[in-house]
Amino acid sequence: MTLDDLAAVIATRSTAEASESWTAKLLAQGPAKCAEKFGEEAVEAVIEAVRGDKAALTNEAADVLFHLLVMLKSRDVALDDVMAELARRQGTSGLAEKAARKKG
Ligand SMILES: N=c1c2ncn([C@@H]3O[C@H](COP(=O)(O)OP(=O)(O)OP(=O)(O)O)[C@@H](O)[C@H]3O)c2ncn1[C@@H]1O[C@H](COP(=O)(O)O)[C@@H](O)[C@H]1O
Repeated sequence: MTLDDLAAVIATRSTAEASESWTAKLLAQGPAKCAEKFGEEAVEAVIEAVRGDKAALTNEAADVLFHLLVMLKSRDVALDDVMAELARRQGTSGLAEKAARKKG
């Protein structure tokens, strides 16, 4: 399963009945609800990262990635565009980028 596969599943499920699909139910509640859910899952992942429970963190990280993609879908942001932004950054050290931002 790749993120592209998951984004495709989310796109397909977005038009399902809300009573039959978590994806559709969440999207029907709007971008703010999708963002709230993503935030909750992110916090759960943070907690497991701090605790150091690898299995629990793996589980929560899966929730984070799924809910990130649902949140992007709720605002019609394509995963391809996010990946293109990451590609644009490739080869530039995060530290060098941060230093350049602070100068400007
Ligand atoms: N990957 C996921 C996925 N990850 C998490 N979730 C759901 O996200 C919800 C999280 O909600 P909650 O935080 O309330 O659940 P919870 O964390 O168990 O609850 P608490 O203990 O925190 O209260 C649960 O209902 C999970 O089932 C997901 N729902 C769907 N998918 C994918 O999307 C596909 C389509 O699913 P539907 O849209 O439901 O058909 C599935 O086949 C999967 O591939």
